[in-house]
Amino acid sequence: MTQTLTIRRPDDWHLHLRDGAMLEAVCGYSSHFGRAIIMPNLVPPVVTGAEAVAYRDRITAALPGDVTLRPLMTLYLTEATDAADLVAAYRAGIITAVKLYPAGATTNSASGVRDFDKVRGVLDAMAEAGVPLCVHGEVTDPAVDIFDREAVFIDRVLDPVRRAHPGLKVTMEHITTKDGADYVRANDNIAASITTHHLVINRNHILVGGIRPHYYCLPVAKRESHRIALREAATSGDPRFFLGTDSAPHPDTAKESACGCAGCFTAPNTMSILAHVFEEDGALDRLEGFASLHGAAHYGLAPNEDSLRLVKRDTPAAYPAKITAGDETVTVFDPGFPLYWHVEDVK
Ligand SMILES: NC(=O)N[C@@H](CC(=O)O)C(=O)O
Ligand SMILES: [Zn+2]
Ligand SMILES: [Zn+2]
Repeated sequence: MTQTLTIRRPDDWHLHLRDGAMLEAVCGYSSHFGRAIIMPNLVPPVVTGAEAVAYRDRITAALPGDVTLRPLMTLYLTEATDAADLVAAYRAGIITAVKLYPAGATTNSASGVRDFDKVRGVLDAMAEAGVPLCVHGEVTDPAVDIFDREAVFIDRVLDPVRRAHPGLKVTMEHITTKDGADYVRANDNIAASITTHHLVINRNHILVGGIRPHYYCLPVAKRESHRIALREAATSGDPRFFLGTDSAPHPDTAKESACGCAGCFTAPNTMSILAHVFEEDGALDRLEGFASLHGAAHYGLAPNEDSLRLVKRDTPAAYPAKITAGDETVTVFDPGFPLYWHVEDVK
């Protein structure tokens, strides 16, 4: 028995496409999305409007001819960011948002912000011009346990920054805790993206029966009660929660290492996993809101005009276990269950 679900074409509000051979290898796997907010944490990072234009052009050139994905660019906020350049890039339609990485919090965040007082002027200019701020919400204080870093960030950084700049529109990226979901529900001018993998794994998946580097990402998956809180938020129909896959490809050699880096590569099977998750929670009718409507509304954009069809079949959907990128391989996220929902593009 097949079952069909047709939704407005979804968007990915948090995606890493990288550059060079990795960009070439991965960008086609996001073809089912209409738009994607592209993260700027390249080495060196995308800091100026001109760099965003150049990166956008490299992405457009790398996309296979039949892929219509529209990259929405971001700038990487540093303590030296030029507010005038940033606002001009936003007004010119070059960028959709600005990304705040606390220095040292995650992959390629070394150029991020250490002293939040140094970016007050830029945040004021962003609030004034209506430029959305996307936040990687973790403190880097070595005294704070890694599983507490998101909750502590809310109290120590996010809430004070929002109070100092009440007009600033904020996306709390890839929330991993009930604390994050509750904070978003309790406040205005803030929404949260939720990844596919954080709806599926908890911290046991990373650590029980051996260390599984392909489940390691940042913020790190938390205990089961938090995963359930994220599932509730994502499937609730609340427009403050939307999809940002945080699909973050890394070469297997960098993941399967004595110091494995953070990131899960979910682009190839994200929509199949999400359909499975929403069906499991009796919320298939809310998948469209989460994946296709809420994020666009938060960013002040219209939903996509066209659709995506998901078909549940008796046989699992096929996806590669690994893909090749230049001389390297990249492991695709394994949800740990077969995926009966097939993505059938209706272009
Ligand atoms: N999420 C991750 O674990 N990694 C991301 C960075 C990020 O989004 O924090 C990456 O760039 O690899
Ligand atoms: Zn992040
Ligand atoms: Zn990310």
